[in-house]
Amino acid sequence: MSVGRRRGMSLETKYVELCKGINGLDKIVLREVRGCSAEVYLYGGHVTSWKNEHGEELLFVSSKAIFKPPKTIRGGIPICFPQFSNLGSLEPHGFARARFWTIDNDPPPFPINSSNKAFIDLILKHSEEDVKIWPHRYEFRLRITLGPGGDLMLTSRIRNTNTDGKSFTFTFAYHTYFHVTDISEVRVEGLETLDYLDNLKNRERFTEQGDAIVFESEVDKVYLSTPTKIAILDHERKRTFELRKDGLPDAGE
Ligand SMILES: O=P(O)(O)OC[C@H]1O[C@@H](O)[C@H](O)[C@@H](O)[C@@H]1O
Repeated sequence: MSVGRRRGMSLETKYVELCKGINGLDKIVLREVRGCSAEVYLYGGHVTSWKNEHGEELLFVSSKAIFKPPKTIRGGIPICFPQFSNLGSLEPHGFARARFWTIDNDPPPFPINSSNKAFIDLILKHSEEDVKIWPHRYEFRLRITLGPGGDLMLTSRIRNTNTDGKSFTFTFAYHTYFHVTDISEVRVEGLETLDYLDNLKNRERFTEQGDAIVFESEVDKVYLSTPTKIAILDHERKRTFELRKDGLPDAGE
């Protein structure tokens, strides 16, 4: 499970380590040579920490987060599947974030990127209990990669394993909580002029006017058909998150 390698004169880096986290829950720590890291709980397939090379935390996890199944972890990157929000009859954001994922030791091949050494493959499969509330069989493979430069990449591959060949539909999201210092000093670029659904107004549809998004009061919106690149600028921290995506149409604030 753990991989240690020597690179030139640098100290040995354990790129992938399986250990125990809060309340004895299984946790995987990903590390890269320059000092950045990420932590993933098998419970929920949930990324709970992502640190840059200075050891600064880039994700928010509530101090009140309870790492006690079946409670979901509040913060980090919850995986919402097979339902986002309350867009269906399941519990909000679906059940995947409240299930124990396992390590996938034999994932189907990915395009080779030999510079990535800090990654873990997880899998979640239907359980007969879950089939009673969502009548489909599936394999959800999640690869979490910490790139050599500290980028965090999540790749999801969902396969229908229904034996009768029946198709299914689902909604899905990475419900990422970014760590920012002062929300009134934060600006989001890339969503201006887009249509959004306002959760504070019964999901009514509006169009964003002109400028980058700023936060002066509570905001709870889903932006539709977002571009592949969005930037979150934290002026106080002088830090910018660059979000890139492929294959997910919408984004939430
Ligand atoms: O279940 P969690 O992680 O607390 O997330 C809840 C939030 O999920 C968001 O998708 C909703 O738009 C918010 O209204 C809600 O507060």
